[in-house]
Amino acid sequence: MEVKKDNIGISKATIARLPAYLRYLKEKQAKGEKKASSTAIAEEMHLNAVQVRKDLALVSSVAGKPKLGFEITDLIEDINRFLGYDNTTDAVIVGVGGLGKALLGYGGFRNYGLNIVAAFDTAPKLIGKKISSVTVQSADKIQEFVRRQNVKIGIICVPKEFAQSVADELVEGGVRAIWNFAPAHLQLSEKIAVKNEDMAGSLAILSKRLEQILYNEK
Ligand SMILES: NC(=O)c1ccc[n+]([C@@H]2O[C@H](COP(=O)([O-])OP(=O)(O)OC[C@H]3O[C@@H](n4cnc5c(N)ncnc54)[C@H](O)[C@@H]3O)[C@@H](O)[C@H]2O)c1
Repeated sequence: MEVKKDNIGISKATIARLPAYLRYLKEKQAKGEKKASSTAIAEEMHLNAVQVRKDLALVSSVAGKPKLGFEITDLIEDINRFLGYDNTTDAVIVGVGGLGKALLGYGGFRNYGLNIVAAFDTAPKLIGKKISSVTVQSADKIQEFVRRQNVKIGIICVPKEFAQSVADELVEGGVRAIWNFAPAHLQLSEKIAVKNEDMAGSLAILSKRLEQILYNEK
């Protein structure tokens, strides 16, 4: 069977599961383990074995052996390469309030190939302040900075009414992917990749499930 190494035919659900496989494999590697089978991965991660086998076959450069499974080191390398983590991408963050500060403070993004190189805000009290090793710059420098540094990812953490103008500014400077945390629908060209994050949506699903569980217990 031909192994697919590009994104064609790979579902968003598979891509979304890959970081979890990576975390699992790195934990096993840290414990000195050398091999992992899709059955064991499925069992320990509480996933469907067929799904795990299919996911790994899509990204792995070598076929896993039925019982022995995959070499952990090879599989980690394949997933890293597939997700582009072996090629760290610079990003800027716009809006350094509660959420922006939290994202800046999370060192783990580096392990996922994201390197936050600059932060911007309009609040005079924040400009010039160092937050998690990044100095906050004035928002009127966004375009010039991303163009000069060739930054391709922008993270939006501003109030929703400013999200569109910030997105336009980023795109004008050459940004091609936007990770948008503001609850705003951004109008952008199809050539710009946008991922909207919505914790309120996840919370709504959680509370609906809770309601159903409690209802069924009555
Ligand atoms: N996706 C989610 O699940 C989720 C969760 C929490 C917050 N949010 C959203 O994230 C955004 C930020 O939330 P927060 O709690 O950090 O808000 P906040 O008010 O604490 O911070 C917003 C920051 O943006 C700055 N800002 C305002 N206009 C700007 C502009 N034009 N350019 C640059 N900076 C600007 C402000 O000075 C402030 O520092 C909001 O839109 C909020 O609704 C989303």
